[in-house]
Amino acid sequence: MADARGIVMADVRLTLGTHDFRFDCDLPAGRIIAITGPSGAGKSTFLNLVAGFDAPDSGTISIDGHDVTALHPAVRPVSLVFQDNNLFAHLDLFTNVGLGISPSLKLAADDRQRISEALANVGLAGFERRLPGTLSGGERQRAAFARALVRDRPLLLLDEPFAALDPSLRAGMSDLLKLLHLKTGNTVLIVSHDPKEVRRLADYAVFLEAGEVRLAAPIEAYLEHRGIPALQVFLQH
Ligand SMILES: Nc1ncnc2c1ncn2[C@@H]1O[C@H](COP(=O)(O)OP(=O)(O)OP(=O)(O)O)[C@@H](O)[C@H]1O
Repeated sequence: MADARGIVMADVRLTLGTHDFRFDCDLPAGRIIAITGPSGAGKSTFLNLVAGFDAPDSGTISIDGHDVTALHPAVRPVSLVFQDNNLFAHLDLFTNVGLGISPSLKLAADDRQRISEALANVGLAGFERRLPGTLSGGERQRAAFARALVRDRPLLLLDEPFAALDPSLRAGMSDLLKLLHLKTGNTVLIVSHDPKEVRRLADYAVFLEAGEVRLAAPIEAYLEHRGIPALQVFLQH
C-alpha cells in the first residue's frame, strides 16, 4: 500500500560478486527490529540497501510509503550508527554532532541548543569541546548516537553498533537505545550477532539465510519458531 508506514522490500534483487540477494519483506514502523542471521547471510547488505549505499538490480524499497529506491543516501529519511562510530578525530564532539545537522556546519542558535541536548541525552553533557581521542570506546559510541539523534530521521540504522564494546558497556548501550526509542518512537533496524542483545532489545526480528529473508516476525513468534535449523543454532550460541 502506498501510504503504509514501515519498510517494504518488494522483490529486491542484487548480485555482489558471486553472491545473490533476494529480499522480500514488510517491516512495521515504530519498532526496534533486529536483523539477524549467520555470518555472510546478508545482514549488512540488507542495511546498505535501505541506507542507499547499495542499489538493487531490480525491485523497490519503500520507507513510510515513499519509494526511496532511486534516492541518494543523503536524502533518505535515515540516520546511521556503525560499529566504528566514524567520528572525525580532529574535530571536537560539538562539531562532530553538528555535522549530523549540517555538513557545512551552518548552525542556527536552536541547532546549537539541539546539539547540547543530544549530548546530554546520551549522558555526555559538558563534553562539547572534547576530542574523540580523549573518550572511552563507550563514550565515543554514545557521541555517534548523539549525532544520529540530532538528525531526527524516522528510521535509525545500526550495524552492530556495540560489537566493539565490552559486555557491561554493551548492556548499558542497549538500555540507552531503548530509552531513546521510547522518547522518539522512531523505527530502528539493528544488525546483531548476539541473541542476548536481540532478546533484550528487539520487539520484532528478521532472520536472513543465504541472502534471503527466512523469517520476519514479532519477537515472541521469532523466538518460538522451530522450522529453521540455522535460527535454532543462532539462538543457542
Ligand atoms: N561488494 C561485494 N562484492 C562481493 N561480495 C560481497 C560484496 N559485499 C558483500 N559481499 C559478500 O556477500 C555476503 C554477505 O555479506 P554481508 O556483509 O551482507 O553479510 P553479513 O550477514 O552482514 O555478514 P557478517 O555477519 O559476517 O558481517 C558475504 O559473503 C560477502 O563476502
